Amino acid sequence: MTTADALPPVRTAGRPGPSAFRLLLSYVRPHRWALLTGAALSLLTGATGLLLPLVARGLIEDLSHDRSVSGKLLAMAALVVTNTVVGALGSYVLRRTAESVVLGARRTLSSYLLRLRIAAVDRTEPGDLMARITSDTTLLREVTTDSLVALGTGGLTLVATVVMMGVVDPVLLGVTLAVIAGAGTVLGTIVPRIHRASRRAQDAVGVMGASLERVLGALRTVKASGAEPREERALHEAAEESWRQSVRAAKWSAAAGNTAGLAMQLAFITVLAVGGARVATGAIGIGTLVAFLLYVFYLMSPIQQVVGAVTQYQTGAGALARIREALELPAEPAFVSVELPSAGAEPAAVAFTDVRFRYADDLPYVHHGVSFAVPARGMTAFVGPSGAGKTTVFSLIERFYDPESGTITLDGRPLADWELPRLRAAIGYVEQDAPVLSGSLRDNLLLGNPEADEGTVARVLKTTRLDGLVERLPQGLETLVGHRGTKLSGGERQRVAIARALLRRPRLLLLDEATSQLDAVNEAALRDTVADVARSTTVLVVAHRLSTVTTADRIVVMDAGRVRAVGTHRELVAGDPLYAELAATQFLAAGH
Ligand SMILES: Nc1ncnc2c1ncn2[C@@H]1O[C@H](COP(=O)(O)OP(=O)(O)OP(=O)(O)O)[C@@H](O)[C@H]1O
Repeated sequence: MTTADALPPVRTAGRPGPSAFRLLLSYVRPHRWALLTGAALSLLTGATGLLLPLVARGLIEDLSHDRSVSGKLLAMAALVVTNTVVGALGSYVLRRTAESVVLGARRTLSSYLLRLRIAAVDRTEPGDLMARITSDTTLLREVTTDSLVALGTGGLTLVATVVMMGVVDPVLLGVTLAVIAGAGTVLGTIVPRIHRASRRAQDAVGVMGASLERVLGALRTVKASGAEPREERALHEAAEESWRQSVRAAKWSAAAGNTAGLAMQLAFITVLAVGGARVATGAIGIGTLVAFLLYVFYLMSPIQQVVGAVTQYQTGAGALARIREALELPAEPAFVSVELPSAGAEPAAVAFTDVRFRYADDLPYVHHGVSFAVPARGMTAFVGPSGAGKTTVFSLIERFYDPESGTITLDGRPLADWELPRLRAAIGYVEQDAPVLSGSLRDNLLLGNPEADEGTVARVLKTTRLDGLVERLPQGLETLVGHRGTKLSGGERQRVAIARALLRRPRLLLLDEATSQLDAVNEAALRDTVADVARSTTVLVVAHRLSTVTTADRIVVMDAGRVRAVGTHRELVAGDPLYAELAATQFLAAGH
């Protein structure tokens, strides 16, 4: 565990770093030809539009000289049609490219977020991460088309016009550029403000996503606690903050646009004054001045375009920075699919040697040198007071986290030497709160082994006593279980989670027992199931029930991040005072 696992600080100030732009380019690069085609079509549309007045002038001249105009009429019709078709095609190509850029960003981000290390997820708000995939990526659409294309086409026209102005009169060009440079300085102070405001607006959208996820994830508790008004306030505040910051960004964008407009008018007047003086002294002719003024006039549109592109980019840059932050979170290596263990695979042995671990550098140690060895096959129960570090043992075996020191081995090989997917393929893991995902019962069962055949599924359903439930449900395995399985009872959820883990044919089964989720009949059934599984697999159970503990082959007693004792129920009742006390209060008081 290092500080690298922590979320990078949220940057809300300053200009976007160059890497935000590089990130944008990496999304745009695969579509560069489509983007160039779109830009070329846009330029062509502009050019056909510019040609039309010329042909119209010719047509009028022909008419006044009584010449045939059919050729010109045809040319005009062709230009109008070309203009429309090319225009439509150009905007379609650009829009499609922009959507493809968004798609690319969403694909990269969603794949990355699935690979995030659990330690990184612990420090983030899932709702905020969700907003980064859904809302922030949407902003890339405008950046790609409006901003990049306008920067390209506007920039090109701008350079061409400036070159022409230099040819006509370098002195007047100098005057024009001086005025534009002045405006550029003003814009230099405005542009970062747009970036800051849009960044804050997007952060507020993230906060909203996090609040929504928090509320919807526990809506029953929120309602039961009468907390709706307070949660509503938090949601509204985030929405209003986003509004405030977006309005601020709009204000600065408007200021930037008008600064550019003002600069052009100033340039026009200055050129008129300086040019007029030059005409008076005879340095240039009146024709040159008129031509130059026309160019100043032509300069207006590309300058507005470029300024618009830059301000537009700032909005997207806020989103890009948020996307980049998500992509900087520590992640696991890219997925590779591996085969699950075959039906008769050997069970796995597990050993911890002097493992020290804490969840973060600023948190106390949870494991202070944990050591134990579990042979292949059989059932090992972990018991101990709440917070002793039992669940953490499982998290370390799954490599959700890595220990600070000490070694953990599976089959005698350190976990670090295992390819992560292979390690996890060997393990079946049932979390304490037995999460069930929304979707059908079948989706949930097959989550860890989509290839399991009907016969195996039926067998596992029987062992976990889910067969009765499936028969009762009108849609059987296709029944939708609701968000987090809310349509199932707590005990059913737990059995679904166990069935799911068993379908993976694990060589090591980690079962984090939830307390009091099962009734007596199902508890006895589960005990038989686990005992049965333990004959062919290594089973580790965080135990809260006497039934689990008494039938275990060995019990590891943990206390305050250390292993106190290892033995059978009988040995420990006699030899370990803490265990004897736990057994007396926790287990026996529970009515066993
Ligand atoms: N993701 C986490 N981040 C920070 N601290 C954590 C995290 N998970 C657990 N802890 C802390 O680690 C300690 C040990 O937790 P653990 O879940 O391993 O205990 P346990 O023995 O399984 O307890 P219980 O019997 O109540 O489930 C606790 O003090 C807990 O607050």
